[in-house]
Amino acid sequence: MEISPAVADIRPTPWTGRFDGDGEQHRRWWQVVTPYTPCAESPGASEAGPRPAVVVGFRSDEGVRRNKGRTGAAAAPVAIRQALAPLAFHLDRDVFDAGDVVVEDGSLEAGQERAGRVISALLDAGKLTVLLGGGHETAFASYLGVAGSEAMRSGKRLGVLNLDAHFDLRDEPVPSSGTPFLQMARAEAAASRELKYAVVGISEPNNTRALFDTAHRLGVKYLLDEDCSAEAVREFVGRFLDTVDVLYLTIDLDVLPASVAPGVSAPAAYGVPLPVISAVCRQLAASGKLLHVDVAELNPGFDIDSRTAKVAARLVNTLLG
Ligand SMILES: N=CN[C@@H](CCC(=O)O)C(=O)O
Ligand SMILES: [Mn+2]
Ligand SMILES: [Mn+2]
Repeated sequence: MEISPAVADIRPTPWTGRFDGDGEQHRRWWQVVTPYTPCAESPGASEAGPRPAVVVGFRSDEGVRRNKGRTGAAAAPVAIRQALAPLAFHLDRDVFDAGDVVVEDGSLEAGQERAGRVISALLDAGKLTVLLGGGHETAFASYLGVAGSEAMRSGKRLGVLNLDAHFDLRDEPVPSSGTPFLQMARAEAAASRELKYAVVGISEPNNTRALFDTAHRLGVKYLLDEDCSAEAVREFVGRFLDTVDVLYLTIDLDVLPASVAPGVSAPAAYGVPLPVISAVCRQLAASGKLLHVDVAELNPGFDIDSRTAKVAARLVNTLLG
């Protein structure tokens, strides 16, 4: 089968970090990640071990701007890579960087489509894809990529799990960071499917009655932030996993308490504790159902000591482990 090239708008730049030596025992992420070159690979090359992971950036502020939030998320892919680069590398898989898709002012939809095509091509080449947003409009780019992949064409049941204080089911005239999951629900309905959408960490005071009504109408499964004990979340995620063949995980960093993740557009007064979110990542990594991951809403301009970027990097590291 012909694999179309996965080419982002900006080629990856070399990763750098602390150097302790060339040996495997000294390895850090920056020493392992290499630029992704689709032409050099054959589709079946990775069948022996865990799927190689490919990181792609989605430099977008446009969704948060349209949603009247604090812009700055376009700088997040660079910040997350910088936080990942010096981490010790304990993973059992190859990791590549395919560069970034850049959303120019006003052209969100075109950027989402470009990113979607990159993700679809990588998924069809057998990769575990990691899209670094961007505001949560990143999620619709992810969805386009997943929906356009062979996994979906072959009839696999997709689940979308969102770790987020917000439903992001807004019904607006234009797409934004507040609308991606309603867009997905509509796209799935147009394809004669039903969106299986679950959210962990919903903050009741930060979602209107209208948003809860939309969630109930669409059959969305959710756990409120105040109900997110480790055990409750483990059961909730386990039940959701049982109903799907493949999972797309999206992490909106504002699911975490503001003290842990201050660098976001809408910091959470309550938030789900990091150990609980980390446990979800371990549970998903162990499930074997993870198809695609994205991390959204990091805003480096509001971060403190790169705290939020480091949490994002740590969760990505956990998910690939
Ligand atoms: N990505 C979306 N986020 C939230 C933002 C809420 C807020 O700014 O307070 C939403 O639209 O609901
Ligand atoms: Mn969100
Ligand atoms: Mn949110």
